[in-house]
Amino acid sequence: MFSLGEMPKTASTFFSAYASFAATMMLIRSMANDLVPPEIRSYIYSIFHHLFRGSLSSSSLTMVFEEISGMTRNQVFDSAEIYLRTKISPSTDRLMVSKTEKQRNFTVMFDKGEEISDIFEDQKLKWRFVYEERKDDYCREKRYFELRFNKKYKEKVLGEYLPYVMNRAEDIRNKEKMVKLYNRDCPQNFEDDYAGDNAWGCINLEHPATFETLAMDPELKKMIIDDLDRFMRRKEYYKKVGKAWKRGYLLYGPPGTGKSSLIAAMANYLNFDIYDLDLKSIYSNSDLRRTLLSTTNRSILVIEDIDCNAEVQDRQSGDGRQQDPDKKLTLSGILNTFDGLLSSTGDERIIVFTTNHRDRLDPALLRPGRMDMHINLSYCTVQGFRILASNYLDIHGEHHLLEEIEGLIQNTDITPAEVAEEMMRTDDADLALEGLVKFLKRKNTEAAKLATERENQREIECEDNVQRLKNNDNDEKQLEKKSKYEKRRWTSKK
Ligand SMILES: Nc1ncnc2c1ncn2[C@@H]1O[C@H](COP(=O)(O)OP(=O)(O)OP(=O)(O)O)[C@@H](O)[C@H]1O
Ligand SMILES: [Mg+2]
Repeated sequence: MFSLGEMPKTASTFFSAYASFAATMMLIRSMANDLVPPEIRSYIYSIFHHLFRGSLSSSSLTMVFEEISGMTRNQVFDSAEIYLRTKISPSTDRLMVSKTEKQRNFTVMFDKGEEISDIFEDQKLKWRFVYEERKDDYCREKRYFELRFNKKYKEKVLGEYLPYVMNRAEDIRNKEKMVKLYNRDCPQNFEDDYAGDNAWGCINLEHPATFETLAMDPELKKMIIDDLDRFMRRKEYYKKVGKAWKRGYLLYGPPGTGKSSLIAAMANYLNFDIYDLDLKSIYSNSDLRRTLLSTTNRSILVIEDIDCNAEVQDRQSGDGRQQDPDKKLTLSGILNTFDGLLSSTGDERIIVFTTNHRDRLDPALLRPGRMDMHINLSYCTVQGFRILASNYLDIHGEHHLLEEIEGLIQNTDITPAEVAEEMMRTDDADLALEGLVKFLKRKNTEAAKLATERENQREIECEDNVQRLKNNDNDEKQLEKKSKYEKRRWTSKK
């Protein structure tokens, strides 16, 4: 046996050292199996293991990444665990497989003791996953990774390789992540960080909408996707020009035209969580500030039906009530808070406002530069209908009713939601399309009837006005007559 400092110089010393190491290990194992308790056995084994390995390859350095560092999880351990999943090779003998309720896919991990090789810029590195059972009261297990490599690459490993591992893990995490929908009405999820009074509850976003399934003008769809892609690419650009890395979208259009579906499609596309903020649950700008502070990066903050919140409507046309400015929730307050918050803490943030009535909004929101993109979700178009027909009925451009339907759709205000509902009524595509034709015709007739009624109403109102003017005229003449009569009486009395 030799100590850590005494390194064997020749091949014969090396082989004799290795032979004595192997023999000692075998001896310990065979003798100790029955006599020594397992904890002590594993302790002795690890001492010998380190002693001999250290002496045989002193040119290598081993870094250890324990699962828990102090009181918190060690980010390097977590990242290594994810990153090393991509290194599973056909030579791997044992794998651990798990899946929690919230995970979309299986987690596949190396079993304890398995060694994994990696190459980074021509340098070989070896990872080993170690799992030690403990019998003390505080911690029942200790899990860590060992990373072994040539000593001279220590700086490179710390400065380049480990950051690379962490970035790769972050990418994988984002790809695998289940998109979450946060809402202040949801019961709080205690697995997430506690965020005080403003804690958001969350559920997994099960909304299936994607850009493929969205029925909207293909050019507009492409424009939105390109805009999102550009936004995601521009981290450095935003930093350079000193702007918060965020993007704002205003979605407007009648109910059922796909505003909420578009938000879900954006979240699914970017793998961003959604924070659905109901303004009615916020009482002041300071309340809003606290709530926004508890949202995370890589998320979409959604404020639906912005026009329905009294304070957020046109501030010029208010009822004159005097309010404490800090207590009043204003649109500019929302935008300023969001911008201010992001310039200090936020990254990769999207804010989306939706409204059914763009004309009712505060001009402050519509001013250029406030929201980056205004997106009009309109009634169903022919192209939109084709996408729905393909999604819902598997019809791809060939059906005897398509021409008739497309003609009707061009002249009818029908929402994609209404079209979708008709298509879902039956599994039989022919019946569904026949139903849609009837529905479109009925809508057309109703619209025509409504137009006639409105026209009649307008005529009646016109006639009423004419009559009122005539009556006013008569009233004035009567008054004039009366005053003349009074005047005459007065002069004759005199
Ligand atoms: N453009 C669309 N493409 C595909 N499906 C759509 C579209 N618009 C609506 N739908 C269907 O109609 C349902 C309701 O649409 P959605 O909730 O997105 O409308 P909305 O514009 O947000 O309405 P509201 O103004 O009432 O909030 C969706 O779940 C979806 O099934
Ligand atoms: Mg909606």
